[in-house]
Amino acid sequence: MTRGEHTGLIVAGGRSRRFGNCDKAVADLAGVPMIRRVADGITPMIDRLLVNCRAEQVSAIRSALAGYDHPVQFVCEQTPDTGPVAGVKAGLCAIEDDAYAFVTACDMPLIDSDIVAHLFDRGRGHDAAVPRTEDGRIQPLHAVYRSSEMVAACNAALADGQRSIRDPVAALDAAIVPSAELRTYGSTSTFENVNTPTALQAVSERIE
Ligand SMILES: Nc1nc2c(ncn2[C@@H]2O[C@H](COP(=O)(O)OP(=O)(O)OP(=O)(O)O)[C@@H](O)[C@H]2O)c(=O)[nH]1
Repeated sequence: MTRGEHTGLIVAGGRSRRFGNCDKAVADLAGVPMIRRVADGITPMIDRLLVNCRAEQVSAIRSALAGYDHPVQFVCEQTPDTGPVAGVKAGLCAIEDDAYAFVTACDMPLIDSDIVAHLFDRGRGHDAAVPRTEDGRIQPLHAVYRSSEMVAACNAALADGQRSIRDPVAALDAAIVPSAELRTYGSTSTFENVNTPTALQAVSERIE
């Protein structure tokens, strides 16, 4: 596939409560803000980056992403704290209807671009390509979506009062990609997310 023809979307509008209410998106991970590691991890696969967050987060995240290889656009929701479904929807509304985007979270600093590349490949002809990890869970915040279909699914989920990002995925024609398949393309550390200071310290010790 041609590299660098897609959008990346990082949702970062959560409150980081398990992290102690200081924004994990910009937490220092071995000298680099966590969201910068996420962005750098997907650089080869995208040609622009969208960040969905609250307005008051923009300044710190903009600093964390200074000098990034691609244009960065912030998409702030009018009503914060409406959950990741609303965040994903807001971000995907900012891109073209038929475009594919890789959607991820601000707390996945070990993202492997080769796995992202494979998800873009697997999404072709579908509404989405969503990994399923060994614990049997799908990973909707490490997945590729066709924007129009995912926006419609998010709208339907929100109208039904559904808050889990797994809910809109259930309504899509999604290629579910098992981790055994993804492991042949890259490291499944790509799915690790950092929710607590202890997890941050553990990842930091591994990569330093
Ligand atoms: N836009 C938006 N993003 C959210 C919202 N809640 C969570 N997210 C994002 O969704 C991703 C996964 O959420 P969590 O890991 O639970 O993050 P969190 O809500 O900040 O963390 P906790 O408060 O500890 O649960 C993270 O990238 C969050 O920033 C929200 O209300 N709005």
